[in-house]
Amino acid sequence: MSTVNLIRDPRTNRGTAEATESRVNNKLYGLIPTVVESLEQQVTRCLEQVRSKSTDLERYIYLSNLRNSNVTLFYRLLMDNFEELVPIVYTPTVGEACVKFSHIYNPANCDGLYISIKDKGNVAKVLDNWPYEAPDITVITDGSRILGLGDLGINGMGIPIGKLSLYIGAAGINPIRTLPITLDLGTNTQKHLEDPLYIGLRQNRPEDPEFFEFLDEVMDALSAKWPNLIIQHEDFSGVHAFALLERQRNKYSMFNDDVQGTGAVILSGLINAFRESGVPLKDHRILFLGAGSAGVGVASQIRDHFVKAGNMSIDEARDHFWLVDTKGLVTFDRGDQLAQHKTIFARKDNNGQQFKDLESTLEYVKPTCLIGLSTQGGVFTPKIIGRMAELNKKPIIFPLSNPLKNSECTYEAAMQNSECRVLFASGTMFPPYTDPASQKVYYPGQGNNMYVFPGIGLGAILAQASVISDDMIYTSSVALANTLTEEEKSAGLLYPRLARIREVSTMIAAEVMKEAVKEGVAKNKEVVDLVNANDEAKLISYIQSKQYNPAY
Ligand SMILES: NC(=O)C1=CN([C@@H]2O[C@H](COP(=O)(O)OP(=O)(O)OC[C@H]3O[C@@H](n4cnc5c(N)ncnc54)[C@H](OP(=O)(O)O)[C@@H]3O)[C@@H](O)[C@H]2O)C=CC1
Ligand SMILES: CC(=O)C(=O)O
Ligand SMILES: [Mg+2]
Repeated sequence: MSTVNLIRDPRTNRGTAEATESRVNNKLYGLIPTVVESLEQQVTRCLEQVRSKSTDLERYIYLSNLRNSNVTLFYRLLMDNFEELVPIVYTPTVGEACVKFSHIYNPANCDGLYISIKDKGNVAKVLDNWPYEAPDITVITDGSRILGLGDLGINGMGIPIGKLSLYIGAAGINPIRTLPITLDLGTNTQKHLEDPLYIGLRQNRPEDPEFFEFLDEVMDALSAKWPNLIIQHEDFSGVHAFALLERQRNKYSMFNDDVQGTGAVILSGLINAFRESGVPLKDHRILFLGAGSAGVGVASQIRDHFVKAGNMSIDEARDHFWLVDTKGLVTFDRGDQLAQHKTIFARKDNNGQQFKDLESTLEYVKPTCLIGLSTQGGVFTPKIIGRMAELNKKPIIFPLSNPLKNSECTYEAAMQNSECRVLFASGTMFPPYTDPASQKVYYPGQGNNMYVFPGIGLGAILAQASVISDDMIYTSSVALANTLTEEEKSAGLLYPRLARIREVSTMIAAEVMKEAVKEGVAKNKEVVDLVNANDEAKLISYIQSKQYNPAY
């Protein structure tokens, strides 16, 4: 085979950093400009090129192509400029990239696996085509609920790629051992079916029995081929997300990021917000707009915290939650057939009263905390925010829907309508707010599962966890809350600064590993011994020794 593949393969390509001797020995001499550059020089040039683009989508396309031509350079660039580039490779820009994925798709790139429903019965053979090392982790979607953008079909592939970029950048998982997968089951979105450039199957999604059979085959094939693989489900439609979790969580090493990762990250921010609010746990009243996979996932995680940290029974804990969906407050007697996951928090103490919208429910509940996971941009109106500020000294308002245009309110609106008293986190980062009266600058929190899933995945990989238990997820949440430094607390932050994400993910991974060992689900004997030795510093250095650092 020609050695030119050394520069064609993104995993080995060093481009202008290839040493002269190696150029001569590998017949690359003359194929690269004369200069021999360092990785840092290459990063400087690429950063200049990224910044010179006029739109974020162009930046996304540029970075995608860079990742597909030189993995080391892409990850060095990302890690050295994490805060600047995360909004490009992840939310909000990844949302726009998914919507337009078929149009911006570079047919020369080979970014992951596409497994179609037409491969039913032959999924194992498709997996055999994956040409690289055994992956440690896969992020898998069927594109049916991408962020708050609906059913995008195969265009959802931007999400597994984006999430895995964060696994690599934030937690230090080796890029060669990651696998993005999109299951192409068709789409029910007519616009994509009619789009001449759409790159997926032009058919509607199958009925549930076929869907579940296919998903079982995919999961069986993945774990048969790669027994230690950690599997993250992402952006499946709400009902399927819960059903798959229920069906598969005790059989495979898997978790659902939207249900469990989001639950963990929001609980973590709330642990800090509850402390800042000065209101004791037992007096919190939490109102959700959105009762889907994320809403119910987050409510369940907070409920479990009330049980563990607030000494409540599960029924007492559940009484602290009210969920609103498109039909209003979720109650048992409102007259519709509730999806299984909604029954967990459906109210029965409403004395026959029904509340059709957020405003009337807010008056009924008088919450201390308002959480948006509804996909509906702007529904936390100035009036709603103002009312939260009348009811609470420090109202907690988390508009968590993604991408930015779906956020239930902006940081600016939350600050302006609460006399800057709001405790705030959003799913996609907003800019800081300067109070015109005092000129004081305030910083918003970002309540996004990207703070926890890299650490959960890393911990599960290193422990070789056979399953990912509820307490491994819970522990990631408490660990994240505990990473806040005194400086961050005094700056009013609810989440650590993004610049510390590697350190934070390492600390989360350590706690996840300890929990896996405690529960007897860690298959890695070395990790079991290490955890049992009870030496925190050694455990942290072990994790660090396994982390990927992009260098030639
Ligand atoms: N910040 C983060 O880390 C995360 C954010 N998210 C975001 O959360 C959002 C929801 O995700 P997910 O729960 O998985 O989606 P689902 O589709 O499962 O749920 C959406 C929920 O919102 C409700 N809803 C929709 N429109 C309205 C409306 N006008 N009024 C009241 N309720 C409404 C739906 O009601 P009904 O059930 O009646 O249809 C449903 O209960 C997305 O935007 C996603 O990006 C998700 C995961 C992580
Ligand atoms: C962040 C995320 O997972 C979502 O919005 O779906
Ligand atoms: Mg998601």
